Amino acid sequence: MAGKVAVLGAGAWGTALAKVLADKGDPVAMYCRRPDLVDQINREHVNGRYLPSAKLPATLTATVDPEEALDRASMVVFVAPSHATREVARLVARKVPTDSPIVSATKGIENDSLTFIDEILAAELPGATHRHFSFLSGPSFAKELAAELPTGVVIASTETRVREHVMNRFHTSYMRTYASKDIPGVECGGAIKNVIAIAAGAADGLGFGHNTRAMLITRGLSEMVKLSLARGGEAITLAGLAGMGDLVLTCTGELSRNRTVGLELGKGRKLNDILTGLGHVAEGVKTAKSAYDLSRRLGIELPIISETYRVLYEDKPVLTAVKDLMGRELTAEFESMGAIRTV
Ligand SMILES: NC(=O)C1=CN([C@@H]2O[C@H](COP(=O)(O)OP(=O)(O)OC[C@H]3O[C@@H](n4cnc5c(N)ncnc54)[C@H](O)[C@@H]3O)[C@@H](O)[C@H]2O)C=CC1
Ligand SMILES: O=C(CO)COP(=O)(O)O
Repeated sequence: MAGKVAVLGAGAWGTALAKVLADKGDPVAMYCRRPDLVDQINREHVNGRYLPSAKLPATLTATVDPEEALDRASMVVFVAPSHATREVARLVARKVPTDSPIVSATKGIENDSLTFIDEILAAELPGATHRHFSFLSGPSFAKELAAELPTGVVIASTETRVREHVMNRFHTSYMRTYASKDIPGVECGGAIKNVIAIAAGAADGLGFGHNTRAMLITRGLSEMVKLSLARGGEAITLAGLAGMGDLVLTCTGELSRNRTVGLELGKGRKLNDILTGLGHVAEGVKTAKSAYDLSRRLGIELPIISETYRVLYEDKPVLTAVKDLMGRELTAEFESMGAIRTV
């Protein structure tokens, strides 16, 4: 037993990770905004709104008071949606113990500021530096992890001691943890795969086949690599769990919320109606805008992300986006090959 953990966010993913940590024997206090849900978690040991299938250990408790969750916490896990991360960080800024490891399991890029989670936490938590941070990512549906189906994730941190500590705390008989030093790469993978999953879902909704899905996954990987390299990440990271692994899961798995958004768009439903009925966050919707804005700021071409952005934000018909993607000027598969010559 390594000591109490504070989990800030009580959605599907926060609850699944809190269960992993409690299964390891650590007491876990989860910060949850809704008093009715706090009550249900503490009395019935179930999160009926976000992860009803999981029976939670009695050592996992919930509280509406973030200070209570953080009191004497030996590790802090941020796992609210990306658009709420800054708000949560500001709320707890003075209470987060600066000598405890801080883990983020959120996947996304903030709108407008175009910042990733590491930049938000570094800006909002006084005294905390990248030395304290770890980023947990990889192919991991909350429902499957909560059912204790074998799962692998990556833990990225620049500090060996912090990385190994966090890897050990999350490692259970049903979840393996792998090490990475590449924070930008791991963050890019987790954020961008959600946008590509919307595109892959849309292709399925239009009735396209496996060829289309495989092309989207592979060319999506290429866009992910480009953005990651521009942020100082390493291409090889995206061949791993946080990149290709999560792309495959999210672009093919029926449990994916992002793929579901795309699927319904492909069938012709309106975005607002889809999001209203979803009941959970689909990070790819906001991340499509951030990634599109980033591509323009950095001067890099990200065609699938750009077309997904246009479908989501400019009402572009999905079929027109497909036509435009397929009709683009021919290019080399890898940019290092240089430009294509017309023969
Ligand atoms: N569900 C999954 O299978 C996985 C999710 N993730 C990532 O984890 C993050 C959270 O996702 P989920 O838990 O699945 O979302 P969810 O939609 O199931 O739940 C979101 C939770 O965040 C809370 N929340 C929203 N705004 C808040 C605020 N301002 N302050 C405090 N709490 C707030 C909601 O009340 C809710 O409890 C996302 O970035 C997602 O991409 C990562 C891996 C797997
Ligand atoms: O990040 C996830 C799996 O790794 C969850 O994906 P969705 O948010 O699309 O459900």
